[in-house]
Amino acid sequence: MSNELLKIKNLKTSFRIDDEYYAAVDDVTLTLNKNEILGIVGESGSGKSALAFSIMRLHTRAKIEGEISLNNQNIVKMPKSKLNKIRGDEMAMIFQDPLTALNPLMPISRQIEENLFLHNKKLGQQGRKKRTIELLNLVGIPRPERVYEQFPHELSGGMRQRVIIAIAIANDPELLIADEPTTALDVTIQAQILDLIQELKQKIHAGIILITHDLGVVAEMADRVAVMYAGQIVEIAPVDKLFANPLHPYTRSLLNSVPTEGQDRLHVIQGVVPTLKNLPRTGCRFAERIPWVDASHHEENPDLHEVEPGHFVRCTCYKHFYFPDNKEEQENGVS
Ligand SMILES: Nc1ncnc2c1ncn2[C@@H]1O[C@H](COP(=O)(O)OP(=O)(O)OP(=O)(O)O)[C@@H](O)[C@H]1O
Repeated sequence: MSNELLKIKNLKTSFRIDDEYYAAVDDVTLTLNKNEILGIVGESGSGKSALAFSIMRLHTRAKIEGEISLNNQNIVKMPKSKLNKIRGDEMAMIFQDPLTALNPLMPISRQIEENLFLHNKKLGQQGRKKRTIELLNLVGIPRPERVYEQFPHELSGGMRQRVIIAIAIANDPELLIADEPTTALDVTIQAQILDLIQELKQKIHAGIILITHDLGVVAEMADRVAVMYAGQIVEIAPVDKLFANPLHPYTRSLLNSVPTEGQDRLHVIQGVVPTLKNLPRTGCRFAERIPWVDASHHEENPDLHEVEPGHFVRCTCYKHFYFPDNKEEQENGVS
């Protein structure tokens, strides 16, 4: 039996700006297995959230092309009524900011029970209460009976994020998308929430997409990592391979911007992801940030190449890339 949960093929998500469509996600192809955490990393504006929102079909005005299938059901073509059935049930999302994701006027109990009610009409009032307390326990909330009665403002940021997670997992989703789930939290709480997500993978066996700009988080949590730049996946690999042998110039730049022990200097590539309207649409999208790499080394239509099993990198420029301030690499040449 296949272990594949989610399959995305040639996904293109475009937003309309001044009467024209611009793709924020372009030619994304990936799969996610059951019981797997796929980390998605990239700078702000690289298209991570646009990808997550496309999978959940939460964009109201975007044009979505290509294929997204969850358990062999095509999400791109799915009618609203069916989508409403599977969102919050088969697939769920944990959002960045626990304060805006909760309704300040509703007690915690109702916010969780509403999700149970929507997807499991057979569960009576007592059943819903029992399950809600069970969920609060599962996400590590002490004294769940008390929190059950409380309102969001009565809880700390970390507790609110646990409630968000309880809502997301209420109906045992098979796919869980966590979009920067710890950005709004302080460091110690961040670690607890990440531990919780890791634990949940074991308990509910969900496939998890973890979006973050924090490479330390993916190193710790993910089984595989996809690196996004300017709407495209530029490298995807099992986590140990990506960290041991990063290939794409952008991946290397991201990794080099994180200080590590014994490294005397950081080789950093200047610049930022261009805005959506100004994204390069042809050739290697990263070329303009590495002008010292000869144009002939970039592919005209850069594709993902499998360099070792499960390790894919886009464009052949990685073979000729070096950091200009890294004399050693420059002198020895890169193969
Ligand atoms: N609704 C929208 N309308 C127009 N442009 C949008 C919309 N949503 C996102 N974009 C643009 O699409 C690009 C990708 O944005 P996205 O939010 O997916 O990036 P991200 O990698 O998730 O960034 P961050 O880490 O800051 O959340 C950006 O240029 C952004 O401005």
